[in-house]
Amino acid sequence: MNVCIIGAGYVGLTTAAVLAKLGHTVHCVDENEQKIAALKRGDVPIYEPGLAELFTDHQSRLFFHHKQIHVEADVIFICVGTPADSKGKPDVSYVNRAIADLTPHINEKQTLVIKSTVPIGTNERIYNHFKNEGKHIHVVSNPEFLREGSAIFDSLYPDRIVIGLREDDDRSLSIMQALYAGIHAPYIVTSLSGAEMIKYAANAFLATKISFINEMARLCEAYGVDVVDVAKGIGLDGRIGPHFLQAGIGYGGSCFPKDVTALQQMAYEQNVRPYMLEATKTINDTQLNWYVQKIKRTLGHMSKKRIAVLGIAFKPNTDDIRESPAVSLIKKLHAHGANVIAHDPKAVLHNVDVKQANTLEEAIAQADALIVATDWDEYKQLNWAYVKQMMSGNVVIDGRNCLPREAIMNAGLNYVGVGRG
Ligand SMILES: NC(=O)C1=CN([C@@H]2O[C@H](COP(=O)(O)OP(=O)(O)OC[C@H]3O[C@@H](n4cnc5c(N)ncnc54)[C@H](O)[C@@H]3O)[C@@H](O)[C@H]2O)C=CC1
Ligand SMILES: O=C(O)[C@H]1O[C@H](OP(=O)(O)OP(=O)(O)OC[C@H]2O[C@@H](n3ccc(=O)[nH]c3=O)[C@H](O)[C@@H]2O)[C@H](O)[C@@H](O)[C@@H]1O
Repeated sequence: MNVCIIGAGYVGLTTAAVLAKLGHTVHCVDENEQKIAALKRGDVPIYEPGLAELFTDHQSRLFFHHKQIHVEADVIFICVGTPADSKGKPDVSYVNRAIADLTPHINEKQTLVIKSTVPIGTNERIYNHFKNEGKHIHVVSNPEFLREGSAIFDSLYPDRIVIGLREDDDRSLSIMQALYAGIHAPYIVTSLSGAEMIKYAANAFLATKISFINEMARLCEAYGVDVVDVAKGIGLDGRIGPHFLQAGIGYGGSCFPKDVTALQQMAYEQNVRPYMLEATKTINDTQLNWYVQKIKRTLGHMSKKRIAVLGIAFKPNTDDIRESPAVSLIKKLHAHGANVIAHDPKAVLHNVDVKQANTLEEAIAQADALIVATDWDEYKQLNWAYVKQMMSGNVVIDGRNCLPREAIMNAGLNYVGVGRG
């Protein structure tokens, strides 16, 4: 099929690469001229494992356009951002602009797929917008569940494909099944609003699991219990499951924080008090400060102490720093007078008056304390005896409960985790 993707960000580019791999011809459109120029040169503007390779392998089927809509497409995807506005509500202005740009060009043979995470009711509103323009457009809600850092894998092997349709729209389901032929996953077919709700509920539930274990970490700390044992002990129960029970300095990224808040705002609008979402957000909003207090207690004072913060990205295997807890931690330590030196294998620190080391050795050398803020594999695999030799101090703070505690202690270093007794 001939596909047009509007919005060449993390989701748009991953979708483009995967659809090209499946044999479709894909035209990516973005309003960011520099991004399109880079893509045309063969440069992929984000770091996502495997993405650049797919772009190279399937370049004959991938095309890039600045603004211009590819009118010939069978299927048009909207993958533009939906960030939070100043009140925490989803800002749908990018979606609205994309729809406005499309309005004169789109025809009734085409299928319009909304992949961006949009507030409940948006897909129906988009359908009605076209109807008011005299066009009965096939609008499909097809929310995305990929994780940054494993986006290609998640898109090729998804747990499910959610398709939201209008009641009378049988045609669009077969189009979507033909588009995704080659990807084996159960289909959940529901209403347009049902699909929108599934997306928010999934993110809210995952965020809630993280806040739950972070609250347990605080309790474990108080009782001298190891939260890693607790996570294992409850996670083996099939009804609970082992995933998303890693305590740490809180969840970040471009989606959990904004989507939990967005769902909360939608609940208030419907006069439904979202007790659970409020708690999830409150725990996350206070987790970093709780942990900084612990760091202060461990180090005594921070003034002029050289602290190596390993990790800038909001999670490993990405260069994305949107809502990154690691960046918030760096800012807080800096504000406490610490002499912070940050490191990340891919992400770059912006607008913070803190040095970023080019190498891990440069970050660790002479550090009074080392804090792991993002669980990159290369931090987990450090040679701790060598780390001990390079550091001035002997404190290793594991803000993600991802490091080998025994090996660190055997190297003569003090290990401080999150809720580890
Ligand atoms: N990043 C992620 O891991 C996931 C994101 N989502 C959702 O997918 C959507 C996109 O997210 P990301 O890819 O992270 O966003 P992003 O910020 O990386 O990319 C959005 C792109 O859209 C472009 N754009 C904005 N308005 C445009 C317009 N009117 N015409 C053409 N281009 C336009 C921007 O220039 C940008 O390149 C959001 O709704 C997000 O909540 C869903 C699942 C995963
Ligand atoms: O809507 C989205 O954008 C996406 O949001 C998340 O994906 P992502 O934000 O890329 O990354 P996650 O792996 O979910 O991690 C999010 C945050 O939670 C933190 N986290 C995750 C797991 C855990 O056990 N503990 C924990 O603190 C991570 O460090 C990170 O800061 C969801 O996992 C995806 O399914 C969804 O599509």
